[in-house]
Amino acid sequence: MTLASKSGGRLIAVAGPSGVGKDSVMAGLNGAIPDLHLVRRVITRTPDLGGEDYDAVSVSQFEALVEDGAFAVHWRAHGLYYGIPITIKYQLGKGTDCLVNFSRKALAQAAEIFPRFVVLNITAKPETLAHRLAARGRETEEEISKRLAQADKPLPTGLKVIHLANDGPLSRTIARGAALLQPVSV
Ligand SMILES: Nc1ncnc2c1ncn2[C@@H]1O[C@H](COP(=O)(O)OP(=O)(O)O)[C@@H](O)[C@H]1O
Ligand SMILES: O=P(O)(O)OC[C@H]1O[C@H](OP(=O)(O)OP(=O)(O)O)[C@H](O)[C@@H]1O
Repeated sequence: MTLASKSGGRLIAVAGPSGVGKDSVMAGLNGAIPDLHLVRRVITRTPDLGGEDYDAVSVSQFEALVEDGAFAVHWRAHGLYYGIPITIKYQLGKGTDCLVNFSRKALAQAAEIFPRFVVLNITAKPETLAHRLAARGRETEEEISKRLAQADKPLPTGLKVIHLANDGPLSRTIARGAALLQPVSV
């Protein structure tokens, strides 16, 4: 048994404002770091809108999953429901590091649930966010405005946080992110 499997894997919660590049950085880190598990979220979003790979469900299906205890953590944002499958605990128990796109408002709750919890806080300038959300084309202009209005939501205090700027080329951010996450420091 390795040291990692004795103490369990890290839950690496990727946080930051809409358009900052959370999904893009996660996909890159998944390619750059061997054995990292990219967590697939359950979302009440229309299927196949691009970006992350997610399980699309209806609100009533989501509520039934909550009732069944299918989620380790869940939250509501942008008029949608998001759930992190309870099976993540199996991955962590095996000693596998798990990378998951998180809400800033769910971080404090998750820190109490997961023993090896670290936040990967992605940042970028406000003008970068606006440009990227428009270019992504997944949301309407009204939805984009609402997301931008929440851009400077603070992180809770007292958490282990790794800060990663994503204003420059994505490849550079991924290389820096991979270096910051390895060797294991939490
Ligand atoms: N470093 C970068 N340089 C240029 N475009 C980027 C960069 N990072 C992400 N993007 C683009 O910005 C948009 C938003 O990225 P995304 O990963 O969906 O962000 P988030 O998940 O934080 O909302 C996407 O179209 C993505 O391709
Ligand atoms: O509380 P906040 O930190 O503001 O986060 C709210 C939600 O925004 C993101 O979702 P999603 O990936 O659907 O949106 P995004 O790609 O525009 O960030 C994030 O994963 C949360 O689910």
